[in-house]
Amino acid sequence: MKIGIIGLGSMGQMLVTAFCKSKAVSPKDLLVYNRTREKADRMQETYGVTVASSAEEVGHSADLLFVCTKPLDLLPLVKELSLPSQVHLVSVAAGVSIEDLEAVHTGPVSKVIPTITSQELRGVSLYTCSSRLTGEQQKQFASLLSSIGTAQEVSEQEIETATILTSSGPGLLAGIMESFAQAAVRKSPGLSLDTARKMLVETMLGTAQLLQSEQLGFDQLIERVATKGGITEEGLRVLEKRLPAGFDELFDMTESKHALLKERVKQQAANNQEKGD
Ligand SMILES: NC(=O)c1ccc[n+]([C@@H]2O[C@H](COP(=O)([O-])OP(=O)(O)OC[C@H]3O[C@@H](n4cnc5c(N)ncnc54)[C@H](OP(=O)(O)O)[C@@H]3O)[C@@H](O)[C@H]2O)c1
Ligand code: PRO
Repeated sequence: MKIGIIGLGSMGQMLVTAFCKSKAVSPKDLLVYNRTREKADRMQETYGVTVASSAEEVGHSADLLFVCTKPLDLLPLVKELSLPSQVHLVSVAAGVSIEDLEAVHTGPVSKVIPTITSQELRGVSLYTCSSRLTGEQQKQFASLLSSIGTAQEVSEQEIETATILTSSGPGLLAGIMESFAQAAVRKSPGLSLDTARKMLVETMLGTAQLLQSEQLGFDQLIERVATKGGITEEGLRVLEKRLPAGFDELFDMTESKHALLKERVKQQAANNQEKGD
């Protein structure tokens, strides 16, 4: 099966890396294209994938086509490609729905929200497929996504909230860790920021491994760490007081941004229809 990837920014490059690293896809079956040629050339040098000379070439040669542009660049590009109806089109764009995709392509379409951590073959790829996919296509697609981490099918109603956990998650966790490290340095200026960051990275890795290998729940891990009447309990009390409101606000704000993006995507599609495209 030929896999095409258009757009080699953060997500396109992650997919090339993850497919090659996992050996789920042979580089000779990967055809890529990016608006700025250098990024595609780098992928060719590193992994031996084929660089196409246009997006059309990718769209018309691939069986499975990942379009990894920003949300507002996606629908006009796909429309322009006039894809053959047998191509399985996959969008990774937040805010672009299955309905939007079905309006610009007559064949099977899916939506995936990948995660940067798939570069390490870990993390969760969220996906939802249109009813135009056969059962076999769905199975093959889920299996491909499973090769670069955990593939989790979700409804479009749930995908936005889940996106914040799995896809924004690595960035949000990095933001939390940076704030944690900076607070440590404010408290103990003798500790360098670099040392504090390294301590936290190692602590995150160990925590994740422990949760997974011991099959501990978060609450069980807390119990193991927070000695009764000890120090951690005090820290947890602060978190319990401050974090729920912060996370509620985070979900409210990201929900609003998703809504704005979806509205812009719909508006763009409506404008194109008016122009008779
Ligand atoms: N970043 C994440 O963690 C993440 C996670 C889940 C979903 N997503 C979704 O993934 C999509 C891409 O995000 P990103 O972070 O990878 O963005 P990005 O780094 O800005 O990458 C977008 C890429 O698309 C290329 N591009 C734009 N128009 C093109 C065209 N007509 N033909 C070929 N290539 C074109 C750009 O080329 P240039 O080099 O010329 O700019 C750029 O390399 C977004 O829709 C986003 O919602 C991102
Ligand atoms: N990165 C994309 C964004 O921030 C989608 C989720 C993760 O818009």
